[in-house]
Amino acid sequence: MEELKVEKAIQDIYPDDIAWCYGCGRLNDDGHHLRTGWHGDKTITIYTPESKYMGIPGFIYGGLIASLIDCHGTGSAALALHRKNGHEIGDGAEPPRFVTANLNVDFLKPTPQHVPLKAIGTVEEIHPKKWKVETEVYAQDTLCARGTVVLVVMPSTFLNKND
Ligand SMILES: CCCCCCCCCC(=O)SCCNC(=O)CCNC(=O)[C@H](O)C(C)(C)COP(=O)(O)OP(=O)(O)OC[C@H]1O[C@@H](n2cnc3c(N)ncnc32)[C@H](O)[C@@H]1OP(=O)(O)O
Repeated sequence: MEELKVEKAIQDIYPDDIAWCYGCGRLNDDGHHLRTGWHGDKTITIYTPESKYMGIPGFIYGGLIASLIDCHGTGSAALALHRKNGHEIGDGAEPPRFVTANLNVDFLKPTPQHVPLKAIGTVEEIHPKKWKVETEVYAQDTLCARGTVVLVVMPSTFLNKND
């Protein structure tokens, strides 16, 4: 499989007030720092989990795979709506914000530890407030999990709740 790198990620430009997500917030020192960018007309997140995220020794804990699919979905929807609004990462515009309404995961094969996981997403707009992202998670060339996330534009009630 070719070596891939996410050069420009939507999480790099989340404003500070929403950059704290345990999965993908760049400001959360304890988090996974998942980063999602365009990969042609698909989206991509690449992540190698640390050894402690094991389920059965040698294999990744399923909850972590769900987290990867969740944050990949949030980032993918933000990328897609940002582009629909006429913007790209780096043009100075603030990206849209999404929260997860629904997350479904099929664990297809055991996911091995110590290899980069590659989440590839296909984004579909259902209506301007609601998007769906289908994600496939590969370990090297093996399709290990497939997930669907429904994302809704974040209601303003989510802000200012961290005090
Ligand atoms: C913030 C961005 C930066 C940080 C990103 C990191 C985030 C990582 C991902 C997360 O962990 S987010 C945290 C986990 N998610 C939540 O806490 C969300 C909690 N749920 C809610 O706040 C509300 O239920 C939600 C905003 C998702 C929907 O509220 P409403 O149902 O009042 O919204 P609305 O009525 O406007 O519905 C919008 C659409 O979503 C649909 N919808 C709502 N819940 C759904 C659901 N569970 N499944 C499928 N569709 C759903 C709803 O039917 C509707 O579609 P239609 O207009 O086509 O009918």
